[in-house]
Amino acid sequence: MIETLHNATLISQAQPFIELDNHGEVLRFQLQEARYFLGRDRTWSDLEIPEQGWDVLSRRQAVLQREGDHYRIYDGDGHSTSRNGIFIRHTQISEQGYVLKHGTQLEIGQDASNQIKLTYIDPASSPTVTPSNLRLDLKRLRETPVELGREPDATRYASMTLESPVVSRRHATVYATPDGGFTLQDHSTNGTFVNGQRVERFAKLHESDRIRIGPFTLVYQHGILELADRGNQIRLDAAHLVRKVTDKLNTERVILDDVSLSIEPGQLVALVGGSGAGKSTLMKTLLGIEPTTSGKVYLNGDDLRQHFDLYRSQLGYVPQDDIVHCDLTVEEVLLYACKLRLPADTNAKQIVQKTLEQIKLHHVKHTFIRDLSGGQRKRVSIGVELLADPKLFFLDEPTSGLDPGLDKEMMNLLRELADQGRTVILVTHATANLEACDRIAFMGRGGKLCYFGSPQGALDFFEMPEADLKYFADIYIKLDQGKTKQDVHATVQHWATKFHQSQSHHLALNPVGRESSNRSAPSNMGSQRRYSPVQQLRLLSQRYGQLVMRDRMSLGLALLTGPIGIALIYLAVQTRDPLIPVTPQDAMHASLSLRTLLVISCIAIWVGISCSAQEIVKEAPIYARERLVNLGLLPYLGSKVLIRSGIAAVQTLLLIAAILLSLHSPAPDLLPWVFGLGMTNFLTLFSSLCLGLLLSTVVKTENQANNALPLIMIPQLIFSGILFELQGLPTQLSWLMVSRWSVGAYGALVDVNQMIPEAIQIPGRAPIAQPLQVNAVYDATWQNLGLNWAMLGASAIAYLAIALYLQKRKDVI
Ligand SMILES: Nc1ncnc2c1ncn2[C@@H]1O[C@H](COP(=O)(O)OP(=O)(O)OP(=O)(O)O)[C@@H](O)[C@H]1O
Repeated sequence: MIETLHNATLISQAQPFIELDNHGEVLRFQLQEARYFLGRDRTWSDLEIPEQGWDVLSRRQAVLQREGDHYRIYDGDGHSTSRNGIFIRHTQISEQGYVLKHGTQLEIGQDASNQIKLTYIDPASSPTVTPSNLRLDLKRLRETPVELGREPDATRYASMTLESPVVSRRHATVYATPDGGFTLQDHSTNGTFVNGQRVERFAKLHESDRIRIGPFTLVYQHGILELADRGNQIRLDAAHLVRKVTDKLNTERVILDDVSLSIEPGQLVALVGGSGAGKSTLMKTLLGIEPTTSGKVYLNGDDLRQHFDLYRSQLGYVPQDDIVHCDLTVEEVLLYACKLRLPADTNAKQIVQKTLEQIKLHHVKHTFIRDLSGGQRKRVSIGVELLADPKLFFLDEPTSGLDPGLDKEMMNLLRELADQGRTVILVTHATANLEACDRIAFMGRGGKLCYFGSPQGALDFFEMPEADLKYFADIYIKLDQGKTKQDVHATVQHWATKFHQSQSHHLALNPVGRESSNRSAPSNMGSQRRYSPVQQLRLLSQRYGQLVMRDRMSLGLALLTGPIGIALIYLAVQTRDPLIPVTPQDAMHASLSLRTLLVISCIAIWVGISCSAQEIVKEAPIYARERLVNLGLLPYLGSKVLIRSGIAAVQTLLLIAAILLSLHSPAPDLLPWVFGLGMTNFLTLFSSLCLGLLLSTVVKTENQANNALPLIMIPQLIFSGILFELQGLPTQLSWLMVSRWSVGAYGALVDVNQMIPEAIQIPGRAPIAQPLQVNAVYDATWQNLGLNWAMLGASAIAYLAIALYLQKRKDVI
């Protein structure tokens, strides 16, 4: 039975249907039978096409054949292809046909301005039956602005609903302007792009403008705003990728050697090959985060690195390292990721529940990540990426370290994700479950593509004794044959050449991307992503605070080190009261006072640096991933500073209490001792924690951070001006030390100069100098105290500025 409907009418909830959109004239045909013929030839076609205005459609355009739960479409009548062809993402479908899945959109006709769009809708795969094509006649809506978004206010505005987690509820509005045109206003988190360029609040619409909102593309033409592409499918084309690197000996090495391949929407593709063959490099290049020496990657025909911002929200990437915090529960990880990555108006709880079901981890949602198995942890990383419903999903060794059962489960999960319309690309060493993949890319040493095609086809290509996947591992051995490095290279070259000449190569090279034709191609490198810095700061601080509180041992040590240090000073000085003057004056007492103040300063410096030196480096993989999505540098560093400053305030209170209890308090002229002590200790801690954060941006591992601590502490002691008298260059070096300004401030408060007796006068002899001289560094004046405090603050700002700069330099795109 064939049902033909016009425009927005909905049809049976259960049956799949195709929709043909001929410039707004929409036909829908419900599909029930095993086979359908589609064309203008009424004696041949099962589907009734109007006689007028549908000339783009050939007389015998296509055959639809049921295949499992879906239909496969073939171009032409089954013997020869049609005149105008059928295209997916500007690429003609091959003789093998194309499997239609929910949301698949094909184009009939070669002329982009005169095409019929064919969309396949399968209600069983979708919770709601939505019209696949939406168009608004803006000319008729001149009085009312048009709202575009996930949940636009349909009662107030004419609206277009664009259902995707990365679209804001009210994403953009289109207004009529007095000159008869239209202007688009962006209110979104993830941005609206007109012709590939991000809208900075307002953009005037021009004829044929392409508007991109999340995955959706709308076209503005003749006063009509039309949803041209749901973007639910991404095709990837890699064209002649070459990557050369220079090693430590300054010799050039090729790690990707002229790799070309095409991956169709909904395919599950494995990148396989021996260790060091270049799989990860290829994956990162396909993802756009590794540069190429030459060659390009295209997504739906767009140069990926040039249009990275356009696709940023559509890409999911699970790197080898886990991208989750171990001290959070599964649910917390997903909630934070959801709030950080998706628009603020998203119902985070609902999306997290859905994702938990998708990754089948509902039963462990309250479990800490550190208590999960390796496989479950990987699933959480995958879940974090699935929150934004990416259409192109990359996974670097998702099955490494998993037992065979978990390996199979993981591959099944990835297969499911691909079946839902996503393009999934993974690097793997596991060969047991490769039959789940649609394509495998076999890499040989030197980054050469030796095979790209079906897993079964690989066995035939590499001349295995039988077409049995148990021989898969033998391909690795075959590719690695040769006694010397040159022999192995010759072997790899043999297979790469064979592949170039083979049938499969045509498949791999099938159509490579086009340069964007109807859009300007701005470089998006380093372009600003929009986010609410205050909201990110709040979220990141909340998450970081929670993590700090959960690490009770470290927090306890950080809080108690100061008081314990003071108790030890008390033990050492006993009743000598180092902070108050003695009578008669004694230069040795002044020296004791300065040494005590140095130890108090160094406790704060040590605690400040050591508490923060690991805080950035330890979550580098998480940072790198979140930064690629939308993480702001200032909120990120700000959250560390904010939480650590809060802890520094508590540390200061504890230290004040310990000092008041252990040592007799001086009575400074400038301000009460307790305030001066608190301020100086806090500023010392603050400056040191900023120095620690700077260190954390420089080092590559937590171990390096630990090992660097003494190297930072030793100059603080040597150039503090207490242990050695400094002259010339060392004096200037001391200006770079937190200890110099901290001891300076304490010295001014305690008024150390007052404790130093005058030179001993013996009549008839030259005065005998005291072992310790009065020093302007410890002048008990507001001017001097203010200078010391200001320098502590200024060094903190300088450390943070350098840390920001170094972190920014880590950006890959
Ligand atoms: N930035 C770089 N500079 C120099 N050499 C590099 C760089 N990136 C990768 N390589 C080298 O390129 C080769 C391929 O590395 P890649 O990590 O892509 O291999 P792989 O196939 O993923 O290996 P494995 O399976 O062991 O993870 C390796 O020899 C690696 O040392």
